[in-house]
Amino acid sequence: MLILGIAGGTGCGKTTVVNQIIKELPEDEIGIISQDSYYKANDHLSFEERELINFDHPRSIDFELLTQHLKDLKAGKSINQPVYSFVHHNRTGDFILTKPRKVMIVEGILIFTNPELREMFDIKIFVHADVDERLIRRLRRDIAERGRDMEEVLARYQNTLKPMHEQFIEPTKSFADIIIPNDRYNTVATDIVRTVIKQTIK
Ligand SMILES: Nc1ncnc2c1ncn2[C@@H]1O[C@H](COP(=O)(O)OP(=O)(O)O)[C@@H](O)[C@H]1O
Ligand SMILES: Nc1ccn([C@@H]2O[C@H](COP(=O)(O)O)[C@@H](O)[C@H]2O)c(=O)n1
Repeated sequence: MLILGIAGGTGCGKTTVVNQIIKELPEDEIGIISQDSYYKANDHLSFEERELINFDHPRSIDFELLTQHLKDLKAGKSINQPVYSFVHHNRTGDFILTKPRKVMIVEGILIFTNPELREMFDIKIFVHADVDERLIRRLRRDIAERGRDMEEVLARYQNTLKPMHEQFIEPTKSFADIIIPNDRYNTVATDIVRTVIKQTIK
């Protein structure tokens, strides 16, 4: 099994890059795990309390479960990947059955901050986009798809997102084997990664 880790700040285009990479690859050879699925369950908190959580700090992620799931997949076992709701700031209680594949891609802002998880990646990719570009994309996406308004996104940006990015996410760029510039759509980079994957699955 080849395991790729794709990290980078919010809005840099991780999900978009993953979708570009897997395009044209056989569906039954590739599996995807999103770090977002592993935000800790917070059933014991009210919605108002959950809204106040710092979701850009590594402690918000259940790395133990994420690492265990990746180990299970490596051992040939299927896993139940939790489904997360950005609207409710909580797990939904549903799961996606994720089968082991020749290539597994794990994507998320904080995946290189955890040493045990980081060690499991055969290839580490960091997607870079400038901070103003990321903020613009995040505003558009979170308002359109994640039930937020401009005030929410900007307050979160100032209070947690920017400081956590500087403290935890940007420094993990140094662990990357490949840095993909993604201020513009970068099909050259995604074609190269796809070529590497094709060699593994042929
Ligand atoms: N290179 C790009 N140019 C313009 N918009 C982009 C680019 N890459 C991604 N986007 C858009 O930016 C938003 C955030 O991208 P997404 O892939 O969800 O980022 P991430 O998973 O890193 O948070 C999405 O609406 C996506 O369509
Ligand atoms: N309930 C939540 C959980 C997370 N976030 C934000 O999501 C960002 C990470 O996801 P990307 O797809 O953008 O990589 C992260 O910056 C958290 O602030 C949230 O807003 N609400």
